[in-house]
Amino acid sequence: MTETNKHTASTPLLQVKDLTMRFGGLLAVDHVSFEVGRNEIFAIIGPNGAGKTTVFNCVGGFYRPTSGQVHMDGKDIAGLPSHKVARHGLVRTFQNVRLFKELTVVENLLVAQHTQVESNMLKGLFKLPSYRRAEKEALDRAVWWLDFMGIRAFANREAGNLAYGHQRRLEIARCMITKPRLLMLDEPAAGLNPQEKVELQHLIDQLRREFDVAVLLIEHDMSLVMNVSERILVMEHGKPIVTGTPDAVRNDPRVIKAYLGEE
Ligand SMILES: Nc1ncnc2c1ncn2[C@@H]1O[C@H](COP(=O)(O)OP(=O)(O)OP(=O)(O)O)[C@@H](O)[C@H]1O
Repeated sequence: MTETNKHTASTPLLQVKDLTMRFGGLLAVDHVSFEVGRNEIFAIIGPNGAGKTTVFNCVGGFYRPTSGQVHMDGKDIAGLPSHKVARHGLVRTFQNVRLFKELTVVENLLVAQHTQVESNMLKGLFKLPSYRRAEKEALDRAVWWLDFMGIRAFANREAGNLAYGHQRRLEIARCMITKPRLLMLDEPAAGLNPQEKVELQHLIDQLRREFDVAVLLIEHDMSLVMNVSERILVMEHGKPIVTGTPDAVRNDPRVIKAYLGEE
């Protein structure tokens, strides 16, 4: 990892401050604060039930936080619905892959661009040149991403019939095709074989290098997290216990006790 990859601009891309989420009597997230720099790979780890997914859901617009601030590029996005959050350049994958399984692989990438392609009804109805051009560009982009992900051969297959590892790659392509500035990956290595995990690690690093995207990652696979992340936030029982580099986190007694000590 080169120095130029690290925190290049002074304002963080994502700022989360005192984020708190309560479900009835349960404090699932308790005053969590962290920042993700532009082009940084940042991971959140912690034992089951630590509150990682709830943080993701609050940041990504799936839950309205009980309190706290979420700023993307200086703009307050706390409580905005996910489609509005996406307009700020923040998109996510899910713990259990969520694709349109009955649509083809390429159709999944066309749907993802729907909000960006000129979708004016009349232009579409009369197939005006600008509409056709936008459609063609969307298809070219979809094919480009299928090539990039090594799944072009399956373009016309139903997404639900793809091998699991390929579904994961398609889900990431579906995010990337919207040109995000922050890609949130929720347990991307879950269900992958060892070879696919190594490929995923290279993919995450490549996305960051080539597309100027920051990555916020939740992952249980320690090898992946330690190899790919620049900084890691460790949570336990809804609380942040330490934030630091992989080496600092690996050697922190609180982390060993809370998390690594479990293994
Ligand atoms: N919608 C909800 N309603 C009520 N409780 C919830 C809800 N979502 C999460 N919780 C609770 O909040 C706590 C944190 O859950 P969360 O899923 O965020 O943890 P996690 O760190 O992502 O766990 P895992 O690693 O198992 O995915 C848990 O006790 C969970 O049962």
